Amino acid sequence: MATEGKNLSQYDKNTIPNAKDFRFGIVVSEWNDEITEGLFQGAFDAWIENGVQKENIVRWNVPGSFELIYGCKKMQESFEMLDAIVAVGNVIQGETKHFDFVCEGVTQGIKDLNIQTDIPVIFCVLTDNNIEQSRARSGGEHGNKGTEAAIAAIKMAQLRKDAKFYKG
Ligand SMILES: Nc1c(NC[C@H](O)[C@H](O)[C@H](O)CO)[nH]c(=O)[nH]c1=O
Ligand SMILES: CC(=O)[C@@H](O)COP(=O)(O)O
Repeated sequence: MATEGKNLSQYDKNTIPNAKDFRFGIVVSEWNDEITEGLFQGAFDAWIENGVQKENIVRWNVPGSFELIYGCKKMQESFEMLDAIVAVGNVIQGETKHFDFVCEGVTQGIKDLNIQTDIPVIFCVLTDNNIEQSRARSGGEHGNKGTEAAIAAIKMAQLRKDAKFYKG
């Protein structure tokens, strides 16, 4: 089902692990900040609604989505106690193929971080044809992908915690 048929902000609170002791990082791209600030707010609000303490949320900004890779990597190195990190960006198609390379680069880079490092990095990057699609997915008619990403971060933090328990 595409986003068209669902609301990104809707989730079943009964399926969300207790998040009161989790610590989260969030790296926010400054490109298209009208959109990325909306995504950040969606994530922040979802964390607070699910019991995360404000002092357990660390935010860094980077210039553009391509820098999310390095920003998340350095945040992992700087804050080893984090339980998950959300990477927030918005890439909008322009006149050239640059969109393709930025989207592919940030996608592969964040994928690599999830393979090569221990702290989960959640992909909260909108890759849209136009600003209208971005607005619809950052608090508009299709909900907020930041909310979806924050919930994913809670679930992955719990999965990581459980894995450590079972590993002993
Ligand atoms: N066009 C968009 C960009 N481009 C900038 C790159 O992300 C990067 O900052 C630059 O190439 C320098 O390395 N970034 C976005 O996040 N969104 C765009 O639409
Ligand atoms: C994703 C981009 O970098 C893009 O918005 C830049 O626009 P253009 O392709 O017109 O240079």
